[in-house]
Amino acid sequence: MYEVLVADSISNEGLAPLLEASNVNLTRKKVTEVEDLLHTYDALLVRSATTVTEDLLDKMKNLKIVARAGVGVDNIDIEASTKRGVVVINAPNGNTISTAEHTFAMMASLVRHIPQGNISVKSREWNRSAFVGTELNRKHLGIVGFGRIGSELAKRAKAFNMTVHVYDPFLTTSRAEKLGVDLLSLDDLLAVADIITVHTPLTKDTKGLLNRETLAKTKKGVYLLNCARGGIIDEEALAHYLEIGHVQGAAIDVFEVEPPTDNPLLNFDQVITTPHLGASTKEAQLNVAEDVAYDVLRFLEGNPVSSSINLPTLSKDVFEKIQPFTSLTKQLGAVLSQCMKEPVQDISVTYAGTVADLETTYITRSLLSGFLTHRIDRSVNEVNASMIAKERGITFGEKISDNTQGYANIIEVVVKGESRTFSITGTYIKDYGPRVINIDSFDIDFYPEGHLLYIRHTDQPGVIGNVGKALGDLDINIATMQVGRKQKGGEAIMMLTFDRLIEDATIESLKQASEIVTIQRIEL
Ligand SMILES: NC(=O)C1=CN([C@@H]2O[C@H](COP(=O)(O)OP(=O)(O)OC[C@H]3O[C@@H](n4cnc5c(N)ncnc54)[C@H](O)[C@@H]3O)[C@@H](O)[C@H]2O)C=CC1
Ligand SMILES: O=C(O)C(=O)COP(=O)(O)O
Repeated sequence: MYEVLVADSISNEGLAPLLEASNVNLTRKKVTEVEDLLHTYDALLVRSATTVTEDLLDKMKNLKIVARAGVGVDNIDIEASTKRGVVVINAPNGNTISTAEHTFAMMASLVRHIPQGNISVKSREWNRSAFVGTELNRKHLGIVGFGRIGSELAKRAKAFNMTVHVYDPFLTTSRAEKLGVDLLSLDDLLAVADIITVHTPLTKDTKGLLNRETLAKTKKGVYLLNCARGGIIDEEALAHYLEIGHVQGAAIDVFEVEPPTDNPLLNFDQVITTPHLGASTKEAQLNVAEDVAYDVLRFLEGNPVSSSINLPTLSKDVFEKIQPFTSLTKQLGAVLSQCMKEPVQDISVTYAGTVADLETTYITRSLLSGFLTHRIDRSVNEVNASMIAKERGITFGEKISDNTQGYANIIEVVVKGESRTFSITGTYIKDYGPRVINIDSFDIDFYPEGHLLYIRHTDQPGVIGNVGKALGDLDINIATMQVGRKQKGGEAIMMLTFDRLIEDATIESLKQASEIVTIQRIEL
């Protein structure tokens, strides 16, 4: 049974896939209400109210996935989640329209003083001259951050005959042209726009993007909107420019601290606000809840997620295709890690044949996770493997080759240590499964699973028999035995598999024979 904690207000109807799943036990409680049970949950679902800190992740020892029913993941410590191998997903598409519509509504309200007019009338005033507004028609709108929401907003602004200028360092000129907007530098946008609205994520680059210095470049009388994240427009700087009358008004849906209490922006009549309502529509909430509910269920049942922040996103079809190879590389990594006892500096993987056309970065992550699992005492998986490898100073890289050595596919891994290198080559044969076909330059053929002994010895008569007899005398049954050598009378190898773990004492006694060079136990 999977334990799922829904910590924020998420649509019940949208959660139906999880509520109806017979293998899921869903709890709807705030994190603070289940302090004692935090270690039991497999999945955590949040919106923007819950902050997923490193401390919370430490308490949630069993956590495998954090799902954000919405877009912004700035309330989730992604690095800490990744370090712990916790997948973070979001629902990037479900609330785009609602947020674009809300921004548009805020913009229209702002320039026509609708909230102020409303308050005035309800105060039994009839002060029409105090609320003379401005048309949107023929005004210049500057959109900072031209992704899903920014581009939906642009369509609506164009329908109101506005000229749309955008600033987005990741937007190509051809896409801007196709969408009928004017792509500018930030400075040029600030200089030309009558109304500026931000639609970037909150990152270290966008925090305070509009600050005292950049806001000074705007037109006198400019209107500003923030329906993205508190802090993209620096609140103190905005308050300053409102105070001196440079900024004519602002519409704010999001705040640096939510709910805002002593926020200076709340003191201005020309600032209109909403309590982070961009995504608060029935439609958006149903969409995002459904998106994450399906994704969490898929993930818990071992399937790929459709929108991950810290894992490459794979379709079900691609995931199924790569699965045999991810299992193979996990095993290859585990064999390598146990055979190569010294610190490792570099891991290099070469893919050839059918596997080379697949999502090899994911397959390499599985290799690293198989390798690192045997070296460190924390859980390693495809989410955190590359980060842990980097932390430990292990470089890694991939190559594609067309030398398949006669197989449909092969994966060769070379590990470089301080004093030597070690290599392993595997293949996946349809209907037969994974095979290791070369180990440390010895051709061999074994199935990488179970309890193994990797023995290096001199190629001379009687060695195989002696090993068999020694094990037989100890009542140890050899399940399979593969041998390989490079040349007659030179060094040779044996790969033995057993039905149970072989004790240290047995290995020590086998090592006594002079023809045995090394023995390595491998547990897969
Ligand atoms: N008020 C609310 O309830 C909601 C707020 N949001 C906020 O809106 C943000 C944007 O959402 P989407 O449009 O769906 O995201 P998106 O990822 O589709 O678009 C973000 C755009 O910002 C651009 N960008 C990134 N760094 C930038 C920089 N330094 N300068 C300029 N542009 C930059 C990106 O290239 C991208 O095109 C979210 O990250 C979230 O924080 C989203 C939904 C609801
Ligand atoms: O999706 C987003 O990024 C939002 O800001 C929406 O936030 P919410 O889910 O309404 O708390």
